[in-house]
Amino acid sequence: MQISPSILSADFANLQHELDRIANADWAHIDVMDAHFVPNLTIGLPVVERLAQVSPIPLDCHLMIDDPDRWAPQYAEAGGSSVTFHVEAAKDPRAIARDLRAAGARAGMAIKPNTPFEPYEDLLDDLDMVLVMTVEPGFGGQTFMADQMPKVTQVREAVRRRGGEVWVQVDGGVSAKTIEQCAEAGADVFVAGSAVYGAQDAAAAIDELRRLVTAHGH
Ligand SMILES: O=C(CO)[C@@H](O)[C@H](O)COP(=O)(O)O
Repeated sequence: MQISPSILSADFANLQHELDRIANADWAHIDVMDAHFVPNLTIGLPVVERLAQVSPIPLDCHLMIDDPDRWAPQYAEAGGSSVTFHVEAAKDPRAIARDLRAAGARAGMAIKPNTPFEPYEDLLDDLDMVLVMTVEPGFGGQTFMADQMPKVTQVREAVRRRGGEVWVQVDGGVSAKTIEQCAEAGADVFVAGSAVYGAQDAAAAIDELRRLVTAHGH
């Protein structure tokens, strides 16, 4: 299991310091938003490139942007060790996934709460991770959507059937209250923004999330 704190809840004036606060996490989840695919605007390539140089842990870039066919491989080249695009915005998701791997990144595909997984199951062969959104993408601090748990299980079962090594990530409203049900449903990578950065001690919050999952044998 892996923890990936979302910097959307971090202090954007002190990002290097904010990355150092989560050095005991597995990944730093970088929310890239373009004010088109989602109604919010965050950071782009030049900032990601610099964060990759100073981060103590690898970057897990979540692209909430239009035209990932054009942009996603550039986030891999900028230093994203994992790059996740939204299938709703993609023209050719398989080509994006292959381009990401060719650029040296893990290839992730995200699905919004109202997007079904079945039509995309065949893409698993070219993917390293599926991100099941547990809020509508765009903002931190939203309420966890427990009704997405069957989709998490559906993805996990499809991965098992195919015998692959694809990770299943959840993002949105993940906290000490909700992380166990995510693990129970089959998630193994947990994004948490406000639950980590909203805590006085971010490293302790990460340890607690990890403990909750491992204590239950996941
Ligand atoms: O991608 C997103 C929101 O679009 C997430 O990464 C959030 O930033 C998670 O924040 P919390 O719900 O954990 O506060």
